[in-house]
Amino acid sequence: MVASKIPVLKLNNGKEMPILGLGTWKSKPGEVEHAVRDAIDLGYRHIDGAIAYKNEEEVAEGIKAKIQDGTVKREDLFLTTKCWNTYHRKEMVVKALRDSLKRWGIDYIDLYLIHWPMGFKEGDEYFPKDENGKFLYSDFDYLETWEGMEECVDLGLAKSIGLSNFNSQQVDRVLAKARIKPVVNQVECTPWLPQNKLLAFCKERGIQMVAYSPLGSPDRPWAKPEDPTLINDPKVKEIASKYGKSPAQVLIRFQVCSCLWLQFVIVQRGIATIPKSVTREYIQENMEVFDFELSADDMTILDGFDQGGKGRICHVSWYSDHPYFPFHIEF
Ligand SMILES: NC(=O)C1=CN([C@@H]2O[C@H](COP(=O)(O)OP(=O)(O)OC[C@H]3O[C@@H](n4cnc5c(N)ncnc54)[C@H](OP(=O)(O)O)[C@@H]3O)[C@@H](O)[C@H]2O)C=CC1
Ligand SMILES: CC(=O)C(C)=O
Repeated sequence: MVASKIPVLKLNNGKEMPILGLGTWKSKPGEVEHAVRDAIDLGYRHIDGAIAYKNEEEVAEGIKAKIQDGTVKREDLFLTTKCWNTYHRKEMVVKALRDSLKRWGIDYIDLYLIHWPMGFKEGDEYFPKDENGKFLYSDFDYLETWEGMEECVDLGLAKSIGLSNFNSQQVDRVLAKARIKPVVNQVECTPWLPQNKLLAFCKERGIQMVAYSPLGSPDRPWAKPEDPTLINDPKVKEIASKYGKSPAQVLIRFQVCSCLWLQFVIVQRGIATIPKSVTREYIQENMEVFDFELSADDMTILDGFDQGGKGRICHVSWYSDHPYFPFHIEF
């Protein structure tokens, strides 16, 4: 087995999670199997998937190939999937994971997340709408969904459970009720939206933050040609060239290992992150971030990128009338 050079983080339940993983949203079925194989060959052990990405079978093909050829064993891998918004009823949470595990061809997932706090109308349609194009919601409270998540652990279907896209008040509501504590909150995080307050809040509660869209999600479906792109930002490019690194490597390093002032002390961000790529060269480049250090001056420049909520790319404002929409408050 090839040993991985990617550091691991200890979660609040004692389990370990590699700080860097491969994202798979928008990775097309024809491409993602190869991407997963390449990633595992290169040393990735953490793969971030979701039921809603509709490519779990193909992700699983890549994993199976690497287990079959002896590169890794199942237990070397840290696999994540996410309970979609149409499965928020307690019983559906367990059923959705069982169905997902069948698609992955495995008997447990390492990390199961509630994808969003908002529940959608149950049914086969992942984005249900009425005849006027209005999104159809369910009124299941995510606290009920959390009970289903806990049952997944009880049943041995999930080793760890966590949240995604939860704001601080929603995290605290779950914590007040939880029998099993969430290990992570997976949220968008970039220099444009560095999430410093949510990071401090999660650190205080022993919840690991995971940064999604760390490169600014240039291939997001709603990107407009005139939108600025983080990896093409001249300041990011200038910093990268100083270190002989790429803009993507600077943005990833910013998450996993850079310092910031939090409540008057300097701390390591130490945020796990899951850049997506289907390009072998990028997949390799994105893991070569543990051999350089961003200087305090360069961190000051990157700190200047903070736009608060305006910097959010995955704003999903089309659901902003949902009672559990998470982005109406500062963090
Ligand atoms: N919990 C949630 O609600 C969400 C979770 N996520 C998770 O986070 C992952 C990452 O976020 P995502 O939004 O996909 O976007 P990213 O910020 O990871 O950007 C992905 C894009 O960047 C390109 N890219 C990757 N590496 C490089 C590089 N070294 N140089 C130049 N371009 C590069 C990719 O190209 P290419 O693929 O063509 O190689 C792709 O177009 C998702 O895939 C998903 O797993 C994302 C959004 C929401
Ligand atoms: C990519 C993703 O996970 C979304 C938009 O929910």
